[in-house]
Amino acid sequence: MSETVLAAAALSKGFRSGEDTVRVIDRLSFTLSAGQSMAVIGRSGSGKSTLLNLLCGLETADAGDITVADQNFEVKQGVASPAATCQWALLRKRTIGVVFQEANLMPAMTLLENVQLRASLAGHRAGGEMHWLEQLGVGAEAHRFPDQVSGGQRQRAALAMVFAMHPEITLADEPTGSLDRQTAEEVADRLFEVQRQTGCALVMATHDQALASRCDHCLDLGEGG
Ligand SMILES: Nc1ncnc2c1ncn2[C@@H]1O[C@H](COP(=O)(O)OP(=O)(O)OP(=O)(O)O)[C@@H](O)[C@H]1O
Repeated sequence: MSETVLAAAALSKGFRSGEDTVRVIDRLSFTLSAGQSMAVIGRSGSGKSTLLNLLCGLETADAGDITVADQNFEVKQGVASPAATCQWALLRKRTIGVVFQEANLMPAMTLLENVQLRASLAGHRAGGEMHWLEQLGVGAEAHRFPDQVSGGQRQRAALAMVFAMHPEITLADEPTGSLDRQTAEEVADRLFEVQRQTGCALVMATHDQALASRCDHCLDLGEGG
């Protein structure tokens, strides 16, 4: 059996809304093996982004536990200990690559410099960054700044940044959400190809059923709340 790289058990998260707390994630459990992909689908507001934020420690759950690689995070009363906060930061640096809805590139750096920065923050020596831009189909734009390329090209560069850090897990929030159908398919093709090559696990929040159906697993948050 493949090794589990990401798991959640009885994970719950709510947000205050006036007097009440609206529970967005309700006792959710899943496991994901190395190299597998999982789509997170559900209505707008069902908690897809919240779940991704929990899985990389940017939000703290109210209850439940999360296992990333070999590290277990048990949550009690929605409070992360200073040690857990530190562990999460290290995981985001080296183990979990995160691609948000808006491609998170530094505007004053070229696409190549952005990839180089991400790789060096993860502790990799300079050298292979062009490879990742080429793999994602934006090698020709390597020396351009983010505002000199299209949204689809920025999204590919953001994925190249993540793969250049050699993550065990990639979390992508609507990686093709802002793209036209043809560009979305091209970016998705590249994404799955590189994910297969690298063997990293992929969790992707998406509204796109066609994209979700290409993943090994599908987690449906339904109506949410
Ligand atoms: N920091 C926050 N404080 C209060 N409520 C929040 C916060 N973050 C998210 N929510 C609420 O939690 C619910 C889930 O939001 P989330 O962004 O996770 O949904 P989503 O499924 O990703 O939506 P979309 O598909 O529109 O991106 C929403 O009702 C949202 O308003």
